[in-house]
Amino acid sequence: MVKKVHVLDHPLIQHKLTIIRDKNTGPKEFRELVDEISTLMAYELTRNLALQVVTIETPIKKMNAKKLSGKKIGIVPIMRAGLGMVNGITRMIPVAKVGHIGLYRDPETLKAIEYYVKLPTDIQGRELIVVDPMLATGGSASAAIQALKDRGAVNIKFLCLIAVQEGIDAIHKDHPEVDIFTASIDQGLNDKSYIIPGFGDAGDRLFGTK
Ligand SMILES: O=c1ccn([C@@H]2O[C@H](COP(=O)(O)O)[C@@H](O)[C@H]2O)c(=O)[nH]1
Ligand SMILES: O=P(O)(O)OP(=O)(O)O
Ligand SMILES: [Mg+2]
Repeated sequence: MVKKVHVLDHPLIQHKLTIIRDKNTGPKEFRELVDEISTLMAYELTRNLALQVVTIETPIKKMNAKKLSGKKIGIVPIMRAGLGMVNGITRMIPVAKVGHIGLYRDPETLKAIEYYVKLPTDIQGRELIVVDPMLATGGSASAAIQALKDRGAVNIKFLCLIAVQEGIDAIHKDHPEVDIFTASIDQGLNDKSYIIPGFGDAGDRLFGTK
């Protein structure tokens, strides 16, 4: 299977990403920009959504026009950091349902530890977008995707702001069919498996916890 990574290099996305990378950007601006970047990324990600032709009547005359063909979408943030991306996406796709997967990365083993799962009941029939700002070792994303598959999901995409090759390889090894969308592929991981240069701990920067 072809490895599917899409780098969303729209200038507005890249500009805003540069601002949130800056260590002097505080939580308020960080949150606002993650929200805006997520909206822009959702726009790019949904480029291939299926359309159907419907007949409507304008004030002038009847016409055949295009409408989304009722595709059911689900957004699944990996908590905590993925929460910062939800509103930006649902602004573009207001009918999307939102599921939540709570995972934290054990600081010693780096293993993703699951602490919460709450999903729409009909995930089997939905196109799911798993979101987390950072794809580092890939442990969290892979575990979240597996949690969805264990509950019957079949159509899954992964959206992040920054990825590294190691995380991309981990998803492709465990879930070769999953498309990955990112705004950047960074250099690598440091000795604590933080992304270099990245923007630090996404959860802490969003919620001001450090
Ligand atoms: O630079 C980083 C790296 C990771 N995170 C957080 O960890 C997980 C992803 O790490 P994996 O190793 O891919 O499991 C992600 O949920 C981030 O919240 C980070 O914030 N900054
Ligand atoms: O993946 P982590 O451990 O950084 O979790 P959180 O998003 O809660 O900071
Ligand atoms: Mg964190």
